Amino acid sequence: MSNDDGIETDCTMPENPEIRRLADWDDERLRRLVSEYASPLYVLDLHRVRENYRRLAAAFPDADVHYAAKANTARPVLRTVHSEGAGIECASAGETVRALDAGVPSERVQYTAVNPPTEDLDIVVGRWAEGDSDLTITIGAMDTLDRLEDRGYDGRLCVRVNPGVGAGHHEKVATGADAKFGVPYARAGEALAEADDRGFDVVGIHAHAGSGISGEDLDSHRELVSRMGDLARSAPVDLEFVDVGGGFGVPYREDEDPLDLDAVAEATREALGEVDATLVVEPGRYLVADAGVLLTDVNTVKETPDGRVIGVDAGMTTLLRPAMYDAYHPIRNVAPDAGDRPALAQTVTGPICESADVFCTDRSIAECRRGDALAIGNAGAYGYEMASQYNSRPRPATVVLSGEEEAVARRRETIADVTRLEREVEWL
Ligand SMILES: Cc1ncc(COP(=O)(O)O)c(C=O)c1O
Ligand SMILES: N[C@@H](CCCC[NH3+])C(=O)O
Repeated sequence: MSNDDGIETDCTMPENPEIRRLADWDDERLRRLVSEYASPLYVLDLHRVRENYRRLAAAFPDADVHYAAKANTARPVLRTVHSEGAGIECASAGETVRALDAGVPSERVQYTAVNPPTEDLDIVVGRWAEGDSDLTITIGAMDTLDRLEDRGYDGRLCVRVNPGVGAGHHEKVATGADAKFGVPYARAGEALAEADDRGFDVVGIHAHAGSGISGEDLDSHRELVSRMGDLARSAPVDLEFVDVGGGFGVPYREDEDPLDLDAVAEATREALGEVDATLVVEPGRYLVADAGVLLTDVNTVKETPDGRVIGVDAGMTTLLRPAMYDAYHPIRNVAPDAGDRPALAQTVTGPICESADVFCTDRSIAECRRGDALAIGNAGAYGYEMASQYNSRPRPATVVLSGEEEAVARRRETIADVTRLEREVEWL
């Protein structure tokens, strides 16, 4: 079955497990993919994205789901979640353009403006004026209204509120109590009234606590949602939606349990109370994290006084999360005979000239030898998106899968791509 865009919508896999562990991937296929498309390589299973979407949508049957594109902006991902029914939440003009150009209609696109650069407003308002007239702009500061007015924008507007409640897997990803994000809660009613008076089409309120919320963060989530419910009931304008953000966490460690989504959904409904507006949730990571694997070749093995150090060709420029948040990602040796080798304490490091370029330290992994491929799990969210060209390293390719189908969704960069912006400085 396919929808109007010719996108496959029939998900035939009968089971819908809440977790896809790294060990559930087919090692033989991963080995073949990395030898065919070269290393390092992101692999993304669109079928798994669909499963994740369906599980989440089933837990929140009355809610509208807006996929937070920042987790993974690959066009097939945007199309897949849109074909399942998701709107797209965009953090920049670039993401907004990606969503619209992927064929997502403007009424399903929401641009969340955080300290919006001039170019972002020019581009997004430009698209709105040129026909994408049903997109929604979410403001997080009152002076963004002036800047929108200056550009003639009087379209759909949402006000992001700072709920004063933060949560997440690391202090660097808690946004809910960070003054940078949103209009202070106490001034939100005023902000809505002012936006309405000034002629904007005020349609919603928004808040987001942070990213990687676990069961332990449920009280913070409840508090945020309850505040948003109160605000919706006292709002000086009729609202179409109340967006309580995303942030739903996924298990990264092999022994971690999945988030109890039904408990989160129930807490959300209870805390929100009766509101005359649609609940919106805005997940990114939950939909794509375990749909992605990063494959990387072992090129160096050395025994050192500090232990066995393995060098691979992916680094912090390929997957930044371990270096930035000390994030744990499962790692598996997918060599054909890995199961027969001893598990050794090994430190896996990349090729970047930074001592933070480490994927794991003294981790028990089947003995790595030069030429093996390692799979790094849960790499579908904030993996490729946070990749950089530091050390003039080209970014890797992304191959998408769906059942037996596979295709390159993003080609590998070359050194020519990395250097193509250089200009001759004539006076040198
Ligand atoms: C405004 C907003 N919405 C949604 C998300 C999605 O978060 P996650 O990928 O944790 O679901 C984020 C990221 O933290 C965000 O900043
Ligand atoms: N980049 C973060 C999530 C931040 C989400 C954006 N506010 C991570 O990898 O966990």
